[in-house]
Amino acid sequence: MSLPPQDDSPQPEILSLDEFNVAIPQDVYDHLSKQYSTLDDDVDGETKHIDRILSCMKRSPVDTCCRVNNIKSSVKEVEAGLEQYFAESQHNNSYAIQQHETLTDLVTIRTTTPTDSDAATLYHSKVPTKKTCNLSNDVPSDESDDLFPNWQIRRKQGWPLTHRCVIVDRFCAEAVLRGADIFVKGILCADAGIAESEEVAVYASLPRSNGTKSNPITRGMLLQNYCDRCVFIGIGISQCKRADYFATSSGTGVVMVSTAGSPQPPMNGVLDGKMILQNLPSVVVAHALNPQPGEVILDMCCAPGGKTTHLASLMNDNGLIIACDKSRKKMISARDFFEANASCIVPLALDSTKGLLELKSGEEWKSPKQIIDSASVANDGLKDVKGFYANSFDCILLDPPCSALGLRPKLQIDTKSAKELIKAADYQQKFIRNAIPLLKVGGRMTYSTCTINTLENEENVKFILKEFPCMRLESLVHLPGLPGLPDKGLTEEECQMVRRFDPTDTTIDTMGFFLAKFQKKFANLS
Ligand SMILES: C[S@@+](CC[C@H](N)C(=O)[O-])C[C@H]1O[C@@H](n2cnc3c(N)ncnc32)[C@H](O)[C@@H]1O
Repeated sequence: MSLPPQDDSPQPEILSLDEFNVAIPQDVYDHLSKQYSTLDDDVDGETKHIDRILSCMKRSPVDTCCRVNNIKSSVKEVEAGLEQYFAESQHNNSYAIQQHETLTDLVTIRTTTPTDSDAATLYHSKVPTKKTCNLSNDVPSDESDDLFPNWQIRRKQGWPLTHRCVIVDRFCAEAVLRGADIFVKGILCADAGIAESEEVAVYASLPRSNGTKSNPITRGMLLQNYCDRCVFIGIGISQCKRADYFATSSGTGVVMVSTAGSPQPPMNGVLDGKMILQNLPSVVVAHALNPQPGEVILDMCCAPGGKTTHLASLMNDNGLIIACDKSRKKMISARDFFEANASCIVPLALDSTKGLLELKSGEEWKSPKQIIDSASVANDGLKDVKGFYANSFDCILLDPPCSALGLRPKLQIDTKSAKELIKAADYQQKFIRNAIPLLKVGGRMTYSTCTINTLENEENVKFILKEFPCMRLESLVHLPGLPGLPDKGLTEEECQMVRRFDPTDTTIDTMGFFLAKFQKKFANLS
């Protein structure tokens, strides 16, 4: 039996999702706060727009979005498949399944019985916090006495007496908030004695809010030794006994029955091939590019490949899509995903900041198809291609790496400093400089990011229009989304043409995202 902690020993900080605020470095906060100051206004007691964005970040958007693969299925078939899946599933929730009004290949699922999140919130409200517990009067029931002989210590720390607890890492927790169950490799520590089929309370482990370092977490350690910050994310049923969580690295450890935040249906592997889970703004991108059958398209940063397969679906799998990513490993798994969904996609491991080939004197210009057809094949099966010549593509989809500050749910911000936000925008300009020469005259290009940092969004659109007079902005006003932010270098008219998605938007509850579309009007770049 472990000794009770001394009074000055570090104590865990245990929070509900409502109480929890996503931690953000001060200079990143100041940088974003300034960018969004034109939207500051008193809404629900919060005056700063950035604070409203941060409070939305920790929750999933309310709808789960399924984009139908027209090559293998239809909206009707997917809707029927989803109805059947939910009718047969063990989960007690009901769901509203609906085709999106504008994005006709998108089907949304909304949980209509918010019992899950209610149950999770109610549960947490019954867990005594250190502030509310009164050790002398607060005697546990016989049942919890059996569960926890050392219940005073446990209660003092703020852990529940009704359930044994499991603590998962932040990535696992974010997946759980999106509807996933818990794989054993996401479990960091747990109470002693958890049995198979036992109901457990699940918490996400996060760094302490005051930045102090606590004891390092060793996987498999006992809950009583945990002293970081943790957030309650739901209730689940353990699929094995405690020891098995840490004895293997694969398999499901806990199946969730109620999750804090917006309840999401578990969708792993559902209607594979017929539909693909994507966030709503990601679905808008391919619609904005509007690829036509027979066109030659370059997706410069494609992995894991959701937007690439959407392009193939909109083209009825007819044409050529060259899908690149710098990461070979990602491309190998993207290739399998592409093969399962379409046949017009050629996967390449390529650095897209360097993919523009110079035509040397006496050398003959080759089309992308000629380059692909004559390329050798590496041992891993990917074609060996260094790049393409200028004026090669009808369309380019540019979805470069970004600061990802729009992803939801997000329990932790990985951006360490405002400098990183500036660097991200500079790196994106390298992709832009390579992309524009590759586009044919008359060709279209979309530029998108999943961040709320305006340097990577409106200000990079301004960069394109200023540095490349051959590029004209095309209006996306017919598609869902908000206009661009004012005072970020775009005219009022240009703001109306781009699409910005804001996590605080009450009409479209979705991730932070940005999208612009251009057409190349003449060959001369400057
Ligand atoms: C935002 S993600 C792309 C998501 C993808 N478009 C989709 O919808 O599934 C950015 C990708 O850029 C890739 N990347 C980073 N640097 C790159 C480079 N120099 N060339 C090509 N890809 C790069 C990353 O590996 C990452 O997969």
